[in-house]
Amino acid sequence: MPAESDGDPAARVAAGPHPVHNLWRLRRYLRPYAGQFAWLLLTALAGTGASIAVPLVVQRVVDGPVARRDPAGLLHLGALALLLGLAEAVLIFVRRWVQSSSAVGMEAALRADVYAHLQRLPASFHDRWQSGQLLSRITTDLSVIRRFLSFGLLFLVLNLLTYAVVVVLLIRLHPVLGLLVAASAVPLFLISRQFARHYHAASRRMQDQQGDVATLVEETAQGLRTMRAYGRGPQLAARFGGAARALHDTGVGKGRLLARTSALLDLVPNLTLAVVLVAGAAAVARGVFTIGELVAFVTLQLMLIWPVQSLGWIIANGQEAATAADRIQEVLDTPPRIVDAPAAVALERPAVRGRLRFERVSFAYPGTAAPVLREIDLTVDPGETLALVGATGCGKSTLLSLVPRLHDVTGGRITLDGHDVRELRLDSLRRLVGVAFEEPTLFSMSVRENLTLGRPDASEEDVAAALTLAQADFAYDLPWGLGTRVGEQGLTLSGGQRQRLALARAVLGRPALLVLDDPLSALDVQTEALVEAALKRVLRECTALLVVHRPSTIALADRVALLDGGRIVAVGRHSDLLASVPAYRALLSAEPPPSEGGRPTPTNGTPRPGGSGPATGATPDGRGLVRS
Ligand SMILES: Nc1ncnc2c1ncn2[C@@H]1O[C@H](COP(=O)(O)OP(=O)(O)OP(=O)(O)O)[C@@H](O)[C@H]1O
Repeated sequence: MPAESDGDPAARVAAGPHPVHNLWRLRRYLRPYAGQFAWLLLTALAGTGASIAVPLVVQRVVDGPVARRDPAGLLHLGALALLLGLAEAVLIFVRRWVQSSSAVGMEAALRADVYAHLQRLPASFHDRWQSGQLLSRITTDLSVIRRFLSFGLLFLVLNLLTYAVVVVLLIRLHPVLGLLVAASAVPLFLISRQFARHYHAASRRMQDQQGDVATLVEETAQGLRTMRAYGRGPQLAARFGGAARALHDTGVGKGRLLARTSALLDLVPNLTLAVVLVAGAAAVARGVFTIGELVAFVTLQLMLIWPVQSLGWIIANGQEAATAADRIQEVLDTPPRIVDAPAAVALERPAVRGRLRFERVSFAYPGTAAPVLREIDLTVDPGETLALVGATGCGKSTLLSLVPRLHDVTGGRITLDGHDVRELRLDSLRRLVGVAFEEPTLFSMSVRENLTLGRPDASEEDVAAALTLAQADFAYDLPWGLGTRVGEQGLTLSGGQRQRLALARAVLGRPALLVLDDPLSALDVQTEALVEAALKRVLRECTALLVVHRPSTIALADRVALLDGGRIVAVGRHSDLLASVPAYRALLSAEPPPSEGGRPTPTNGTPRPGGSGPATGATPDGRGLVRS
């Protein structure tokens, strides 16, 4: 079970103590628009008041000028009805005008906050959440909330008020029939409550399924080439079809539930109306009710049809908004675990020497029992380049990711010039550490923007120097030079080109510490030699930790550390390790792995059994027995 602190999407956190609890928590986003919402309510109430007044004017017309055949009186009351109609139209216009700006503003503020929060959440959160689920939250869910706050909530308040005012007027016109209409609220309430309960569950299911579908679409778009190459189109289409069908079925189920409820909600006021017509006509016949009063009563009662009919839609909208708020809060409630410590300090580049130490560092991914790294002791001296080698999946990339605090160590500490990296300000740490990952991600922006991602203040000269260093001058020859947009994930560039741009990004601004995950893996032999030569120059000026797979790249390093079973089992010069550590030799050549006796064991300073020669194991200070 994944760690709760990572906001596990699979757990799909239940709503708060009440279904609308999370929706209520979003009220602070309405605060800046309190004035506008007050106007909204005021104009809506005034508009409703004007429309309620019309039947009362009609009553006066029927019982007055019409009964007395008085054209002058008819003119006055007609003009009044016209004025009321005009006022209602103006008020509706004002309400819609105010409504659009406030709701859209609130949605934009909430979206900005969710996005900013996503940026602060640790890598472990993003490892676990499907991007489609995040996408659907930040688009569909926010729109649902906006629709409810701008329409649903307003009409709910308005309709309830209209219902109450009209019922009071009806009771005043005819107490018995008025109370009958009031009593019809009971079945309406029961139907609505039942509907809300079922609709909430269906909404949650549908919104999650929308996220699943978005994830599948995104995965397919990203992996289109692989999918085609393996001829997996039909299988993926079937998988997508299954998810889309589930979404369709839930949608149909929701639609049917709404249809059933709407029919019931429609039935109640119409039945009441039938009773009122019969009983009202009888009362007029008995002379206890005037025709004008009956017309006014029926017209007022007809005004209740729409509020009742729309109740189903409003409840559905409210439930969807409550579900959307639950899903948004699942993200917002996940604490950003990697943040600045209260007394975090910033280090300036010129003052940093670049001594990197791993002191008994252990790390386990959230929700996993076995640690990937165990008690790592390793020191990289200022200006030194240390290559990290080890079998695939042994934890090299994980170790690297701990340096810029993409993950935090779960045991021990990492220091830079003696400062625990957790006590450094994150922005300072990430300016000091240049990073290039195995998968060189480029964003849908210009080459220049991609390069200056972490250093927006970099000058043209800095950019040019970084490009030359990374042998990435080809960027100037792109159709619009550095202004060329490199498409989603830089798909328009080759793997080697992307890797060189990622390398240029890492070395831009000459960081104190370079952390490179197999930086030359996608390069052809010739380019590799050029980049290697350039890298050599960069590496002279900073401390570097490189994950290396190919023996040729190891030449860049002063020392090499061998990672095995989550521990550093040997540290030393390449030639010495090659001579004395069979596991190292086996790893770099196609040699079969060493036998049990020759297998390096965790050392913690103890020379590895079977090892001979100088470079046989990491000393407690992690510096190895051999120094160049
Ligand atoms: N986000 C994650 N959550 C859980 N386990 C993970 C995660 N990322 C990596 N692992 C596991 O941690 C171990 C080390 O992975 P890592 O990517 O650090 O290995 P590596 O040595 O860099 O591999 P390679 O040489 O293939 O790049 C692997 O067993 C991997 O399955």
